[in-house]
Amino acid sequence: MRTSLKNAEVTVSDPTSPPGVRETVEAVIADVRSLGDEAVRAYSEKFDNWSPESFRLSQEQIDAAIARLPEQTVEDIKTVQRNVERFAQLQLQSLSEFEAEVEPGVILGQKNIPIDAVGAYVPGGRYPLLASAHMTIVTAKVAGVRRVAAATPAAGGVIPDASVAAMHFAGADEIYLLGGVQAVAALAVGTETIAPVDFLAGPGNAYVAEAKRQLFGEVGIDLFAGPTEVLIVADESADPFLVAVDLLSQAEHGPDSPAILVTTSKDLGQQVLKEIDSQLVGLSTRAVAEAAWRDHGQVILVDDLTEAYAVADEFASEHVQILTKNPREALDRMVNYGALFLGENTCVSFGDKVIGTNHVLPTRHAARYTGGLWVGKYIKTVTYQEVTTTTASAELGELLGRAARAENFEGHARSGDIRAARAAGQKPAWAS
Ligand SMILES: NC(=O)c1ccc[n+]([C@@H]2O[C@H](COP(=O)([O-])OP(=O)(O)OC[C@H]3O[C@@H](n4cnc5c(N)ncnc54)[C@H](O)[C@@H]3O)[C@@H](O)[C@H]2O)c1
Ligand SMILES: N[C@H](CO)Cc1c[nH]c[nH+]1
Ligand SMILES: [Zn+2]
Repeated sequence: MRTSLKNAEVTVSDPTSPPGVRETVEAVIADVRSLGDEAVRAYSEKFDNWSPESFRLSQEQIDAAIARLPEQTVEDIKTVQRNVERFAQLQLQSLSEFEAEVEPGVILGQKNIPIDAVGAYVPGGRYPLLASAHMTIVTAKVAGVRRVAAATPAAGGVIPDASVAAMHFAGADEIYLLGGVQAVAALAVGTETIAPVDFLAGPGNAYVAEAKRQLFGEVGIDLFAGPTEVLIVADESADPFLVAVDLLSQAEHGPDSPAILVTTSKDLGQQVLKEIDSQLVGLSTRAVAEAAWRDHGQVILVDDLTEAYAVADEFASEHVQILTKNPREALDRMVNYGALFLGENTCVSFGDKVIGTNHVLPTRHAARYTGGLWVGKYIKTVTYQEVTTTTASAELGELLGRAARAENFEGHARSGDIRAARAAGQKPAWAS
């Protein structure tokens, strides 16, 4: 039986955007579609107070941004990008192509073709999320994407040097200092100065996520990667101090970020509540984390770990951290999560920033039907067929004639009839 030690009013299961987001996004996309660069500039001024001569950075501007960074930052960006690249390369190896002769004379095959042009969004409203550049751009390049146009906001009119460097070193072909709906809309529909892409990738706030949702169909999107979520499953062996630190690590993303503890131990739950209160005091991002914890934080007490895994699966949280005596057990017991973090030696922030797995992950229940961004999202798995003998063609033709007529598809049936008749050196009855 589950009970609550702390229950917020709004939970992660709320599938709708905050009020007004949908309408705002619709209006911005419509204006970018009809007015192009003029609308992009007007909305950039309105939402970001940013209206440079050109939104696209020149090579000189990129070099200047890199030069302003400490050497260690540049080194760290390169190290993390190698980690992301290594993992993406491993994923690439799991994508197989094949060709098989399934019947004599019938050859079927599967090929993997990279998407041609991708728009990579790197968030930057609250924090310059340069790590998202590694995740979206490095992975696209490992997949073989030819053109990556990357965008990030210049929040408060400040050029985010580290994000620019990360986008550049990740291999972006074009870098735009542009944020929010106007950025993803411009990339998707194209403007006088920005060529349209085929696919949008990257995380973002509720506006960015909603914009991708509305543009889906016109372009492909990676997944619904909105405001960050964390859920921790813990038993009595967990350290309350560490649990509190890890919950707050994600709550600081934004006031709409849920942080949930599911535990079998009432004592642990109560200690975590106290720890969070005391740790919030010294946190520089306190205002945001406190609001997130107040409005979206939960501590749920369950009878045993079986129930804990079931509750966690119901939430289908973006990140699930397992702090129990036997964390690996969750690999067999859980099915709905964006990424799983096993044991106290790891943490969600490793995945966010350094370890090499992708941090662009499903939110708001999307983990029920998708995993996170990976090399395969940038690749179209297509099929082909070749029938190399007239005998095989005739057999399939006869089968097609019957199968299509069962559905009243006379035109389709005739394509089959013709193949069957050709093999016998004849014309179909309907052709004479
Ligand atoms: N799910 C994931 O994989 C994942 C990964 C990283 C980050 N995130 C999330 O990304 C988000 C980043 O958010 P952010 O806000 O810091 O940066 P952001 O870049 O996503 O959004 C900033 C932009 O939002 C637009 N905007 C802000 N207020 C607006 C309004 N009232 N109307 C219209 N547009 C408006 C502005 O144009 C601004 O440039 C966080 O919620 C974080 O949790 C998710
Ligand atoms: N927690 C985010 C994924 O939802 C990723 C991130 C990047 N930087 C900090 N955090
Ligand atoms: Zn994070």
